[in-house]
Amino acid sequence: MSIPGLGQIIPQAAAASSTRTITLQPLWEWRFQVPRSNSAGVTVRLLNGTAERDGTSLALNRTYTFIRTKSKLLTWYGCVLEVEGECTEHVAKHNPHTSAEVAFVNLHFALQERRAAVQKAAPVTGAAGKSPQGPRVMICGPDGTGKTTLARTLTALAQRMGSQPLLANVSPEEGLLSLPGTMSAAVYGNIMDVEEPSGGLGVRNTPTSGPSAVPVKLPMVYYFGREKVEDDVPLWRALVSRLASSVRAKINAVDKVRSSDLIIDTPAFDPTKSGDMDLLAHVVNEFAVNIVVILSSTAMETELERRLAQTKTPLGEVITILALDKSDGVAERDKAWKRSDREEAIREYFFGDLKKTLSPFTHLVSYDELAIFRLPEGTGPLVSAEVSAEMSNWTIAVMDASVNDPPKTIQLAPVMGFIAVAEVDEDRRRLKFLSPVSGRLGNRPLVWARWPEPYINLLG
Ligand SMILES: Nc1ncnc2c1ncn2[C@@H]1O[C@H](COP(=O)(O)OP(=O)(O)OP(=O)(O)O)[C@@H](O)[C@H]1O
Repeated sequence: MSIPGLGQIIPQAAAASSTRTITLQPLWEWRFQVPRSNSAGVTVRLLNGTAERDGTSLALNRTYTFIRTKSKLLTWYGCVLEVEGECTEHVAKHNPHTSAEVAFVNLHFALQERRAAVQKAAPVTGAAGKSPQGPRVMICGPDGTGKTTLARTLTALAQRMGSQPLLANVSPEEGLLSLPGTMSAAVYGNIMDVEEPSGGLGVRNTPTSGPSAVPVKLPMVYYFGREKVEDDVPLWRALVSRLASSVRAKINAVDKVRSSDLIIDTPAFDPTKSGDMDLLAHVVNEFAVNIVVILSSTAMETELERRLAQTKTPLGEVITILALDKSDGVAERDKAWKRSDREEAIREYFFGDLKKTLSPFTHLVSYDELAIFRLPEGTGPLVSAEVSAEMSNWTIAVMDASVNDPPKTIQLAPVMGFIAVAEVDEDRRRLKFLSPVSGRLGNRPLVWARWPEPYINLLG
C-alpha cells in the first residue's frame, strides 16, 4: 500500500512485540515510535547491508536498544533488520527525485565541497595566520519541521568524513548535552550515540555522567532558565552572543574545528512575527552564519531573504539561503512527550539510565555557605535569593563565576554543572543537595531559575 506523504506502508503498527525481520530496499526508511509504556524498549540488529540513524551508521550484528524514541533508520544500499519489541512502525520508500532525505544528503555533499575548498585554501594573512573558516549553517523553520534531526544528521555525516563539526543549540526548550533551559555547543569529533533517545544530544554523553560507551563530548553551556525565548528576549539575545563568543574562541583555537562545519539548531520561530525574524537575524550575525537552511516555510524564506540579501558575513561572504521541504516522517511530539523528555533528562543527569546507573553525591551544607540568585518573575537581572523549602526538587545551576561578581556577570557566565535540591531543613538552616560530582561548591554562585520545573521527587 502506498499513501501520499508516507511512502510505502507496511501495516505492522499493531504493537508487534515478536521478533521480526524487515528487509529494506535501497533508499527505504524504517520509521518507528517506541511508546513510553514500553520500558524495555525495542531492540534492532542489522543483519546485513548498511543502515544509519540520522547520519550515524549502525554496526553489523550489534544489538541496539531504543527506548522512548521516535525516529527512523535509513538505508542507502539496502539492508535486513531484526527487530524485537513493541512499537508502531512503517516503511517509507523514498523517491530519489522528491525525497527530503535525499535533499539533506545532497546538502551534506555541498557542505563537504565547501569544507574541502576551505581546507585547501592558504592561510589568510592579516587574520592572525588563520586558515579560512568552514561553513556556518543555521537551521531554522516552524515547529516540528525536523530542525534538530537535520542538525544532528549534518553533524554526524561531517564527523564521518573526518571533520570535527561544532554543533550549537540556541533553543532553550531542549538541552544539547545539557539540561533543558540551557543553550550550548560542543565539538562532535567522534561518533554519535545512535541508541540514545535524542540520537547523541542527550546528557548521557557528557563527562558528568561517568563512563560512557560512546566517547563523551564537552559542551559549553549557558543558562536561560525559562522555556520560551519570548519569556526573556534580552537575556536570550545576550546568551546567544555569549555562546557565539565561546564558539569563536574554540574555532580560533583548533584549526581542525575551524575548517569544519558549525551547525546551529534554532527554536521554532514564527515567520509572521517580525520580532522572531529579528532573533534569527541576531543568530546569523553573532555566529557569522553564511548558510541559512529553512525547513518548510516559504514565509520565513521570503522574510529572511529580504533581510539578509544585502548582508555579508564579517569574513565578507554572501549569505546563501536554502529552502528545503521537511521530511514527511517528522513525528509529532506533544506537550506530554516533551515534558516527559525533560523529566528523563533531569533523572538521567543525576541517576543515569537503563544502561548506566549513576549514584549522585549527597552534600549537606549550611545556608551560610550558599550564594543563591534567582531569576525575577518577569524579565531582568538576577536577584539575590534566600534558601527556602520551595526550592526542594529544583535543579540549580552552578555558575563558573565568583560569588562576589555582579549579578549580570553571574547570569551570563558559563554553567559548570547542576545540583538538585533534595531537602531543605528550615529549622536548622541546612540544605541537602545531590551533585554528579563529589567536590564542594566553593566560591561558586548558584542560579535558581524559573524552568524546567521540578517534575520529580529526587529522593522518591
Ligand atoms: N523521517 C523521519 N521519520 C521518523 N521520525 C522522524 C523523521 N524525521 C524526524 N523524525 C522525528 O520527529 C521528531 C521531531 O523532529 P525534530 O526534533 O527534528 O523536529 P524539530 O523541528 O527540531 O522540533 P521542535 O520544533 O519541537 O524543536 C523527532 O523525534 C525525530 O527523531
